[in-house]
Amino acid sequence: MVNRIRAIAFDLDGTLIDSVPDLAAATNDTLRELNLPQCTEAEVRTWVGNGARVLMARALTHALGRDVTGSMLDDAMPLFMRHYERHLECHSRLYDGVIETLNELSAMGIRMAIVTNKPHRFTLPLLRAFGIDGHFELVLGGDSLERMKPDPLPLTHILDSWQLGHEELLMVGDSRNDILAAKAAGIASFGLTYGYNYGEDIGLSGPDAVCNTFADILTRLTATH
Ligand SMILES: O=C(O)COP(=O)(O)O
Ligand SMILES: [Mg+2]
Repeated sequence: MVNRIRAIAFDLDGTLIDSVPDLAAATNDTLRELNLPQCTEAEVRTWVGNGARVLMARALTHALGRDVTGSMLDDAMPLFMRHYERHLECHSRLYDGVIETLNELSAMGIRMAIVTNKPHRFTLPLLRAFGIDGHFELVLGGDSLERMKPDPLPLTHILDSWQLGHEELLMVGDSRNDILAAKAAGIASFGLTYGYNYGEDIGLSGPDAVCNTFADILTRLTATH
């Protein structure tokens, strides 16, 4: 299925960028402001993947020891957004091989997009901070469309707007949401093992290929191209 790929939709957190150190710092600043106990970076690593609101819901539920109410979450969100804006790229880093591999894919004429569940307002600044924004023709955040991954909407949006056949678009990501969205959109997916995925093995979600490094994407693609 991957030998006709002309475009790739990349996940962001846990795929291109290890963003958990800054997400954890912003989460803890928010908890501190609410006089709640702190969490660990390892815990945050298992809470990332469904956007900022779900991350905060998981953090607050953990800190309170009971389900968080909708109104408490509503109150916490502006605090988190303010703190994350401040931290954004301070302790985050690009994964090994990202720059070289994106350069190579661009040189091959592959069109590239970002499909992340991260709020859109943080996505472009983060890509810019790491100097990789120029590779992406389209950047979709978790709040850019009506529904986010694992819903297929962001991927069907790319299929429609770039006039691609289902066999021409590939999703690359670290989480089951990426693989589920790809399957629901009827496109192929590669799963990365070094990301977050709630501590689960990405292979269990059934991607078309499992990659241990970002550069493996290229090996897998060119092997069948
Ligand atoms: O913000 C999140 O929860 C995860 O973002 P991602 O979709 O780029 O992994
Ligand atoms: Mg991810």
